[in-house]
Amino acid sequence: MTTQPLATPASSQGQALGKTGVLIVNLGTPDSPSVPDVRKYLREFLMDARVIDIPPLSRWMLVNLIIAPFRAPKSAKIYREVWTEAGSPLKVYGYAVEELLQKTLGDDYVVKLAMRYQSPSIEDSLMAFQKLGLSKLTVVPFFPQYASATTGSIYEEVMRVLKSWQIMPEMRFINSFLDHPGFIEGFVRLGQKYMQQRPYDHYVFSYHGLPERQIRKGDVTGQQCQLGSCCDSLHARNQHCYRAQCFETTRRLVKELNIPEGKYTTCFQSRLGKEPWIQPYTEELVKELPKKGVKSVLAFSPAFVADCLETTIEVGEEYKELFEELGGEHWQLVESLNDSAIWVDTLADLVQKA
Ligand SMILES: C=CC1=C(C)c2cc3[nH]c(cc4nc(cc5[nH]c(cc1n2)c(C)c5CCC(=O)O)C(CCC(=O)O)=C4C)c(C)c3C=C
Ligand SMILES: [Fe+2]
Ligand SMILES: [Fe+2]
Repeated sequence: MTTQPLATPASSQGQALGKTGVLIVNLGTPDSPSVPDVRKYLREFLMDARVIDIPPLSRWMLVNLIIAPFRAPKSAKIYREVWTEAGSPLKVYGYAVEELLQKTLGDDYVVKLAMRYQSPSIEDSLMAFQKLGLSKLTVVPFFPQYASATTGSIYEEVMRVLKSWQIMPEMRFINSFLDHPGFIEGFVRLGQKYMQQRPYDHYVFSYHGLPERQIRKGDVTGQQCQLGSCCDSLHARNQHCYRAQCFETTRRLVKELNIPEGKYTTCFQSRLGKEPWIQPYTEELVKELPKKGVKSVLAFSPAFVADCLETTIEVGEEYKELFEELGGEHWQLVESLNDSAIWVDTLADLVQKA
């Protein structure tokens, strides 16, 4: 009997036989800025047990009897302010990035946008992938810092859909990318554009907030997180702490932007309800700055990669109004990465190295 030399399969040489699916996922947005559509969106979003992490009956009552009915008309009004002819900015930028990333990655990849809530759903986008017989699937949540309420929730939904598949492709999840040089450089370039135009007294780095409870639940050691100086460095024990990752993002940005100590603050916006969220709160900082003689502020929102309600309206308009009412003179929001070439190249790099 003659033995044939064993051929190494193409897949183990790094050459996949089929394509790699790339699922880019952002939070979600209502289908239209009408009150019923905003209410539908808020219900789906806030009924997620990773977003409002309280017992199911209490969550149902809070969302359906209090938050959705009262917040929907107010939110719908704000959504109407940011809505464009092509739709919600979060979705418009999402589709633009989908197209540009597809061009950058080429024919070995298929890129699809999904939203964690509302449309296009993760389930529909994955079902479209299933028919293609992918070799590999890479999921890229559009959140630079890990949080159970965002990245964690996206993983859970992807795994829920995939669990019934007969064939599971090779899988990759991008957990966070605050340390990617392209992500940092993207915000640095945007910031420098404003810093070259005029000097600023203070620089604000405002991130989306989270209930403190959610940070504590993520402290698997039970000893790491006191929600204070424990977030001053990022290391093995707190590597998934959202608050620590936000402080690390600021450190990387201020280093590249040459902003001196004492001239910047990391803070957290969008608190909902009465329980404590991670601090310092952006609103409190905005009230304090004019008292300290700060007249001009450049504000970054590096928890978001696309402009949305949280950036354009909350940081760009509401905090600006508050600052100016209290004696501040100039408040400038740095826009997000949106569909910039550096952001698309960063995504391509994350996917190719995954
Ligand atoms: C308990 C509530 C919320 C948690 C926890 C939360 C975490 C969280 N969210 C984002 C990113 C975004 N949130 C956006 C909007 C938004 N977030 C909440 C509540 C929680 N978020 C609400 C009620 C809303 C709706 C806004 C409103 O009604 O005023 C958005 C913007 C969506 C858009 O513009 O279309 C983003 C993006 C992160 C990163 C995060 C945890 C780290
Ligand atoms: Fe949010
Ligand atoms: Fe911490």
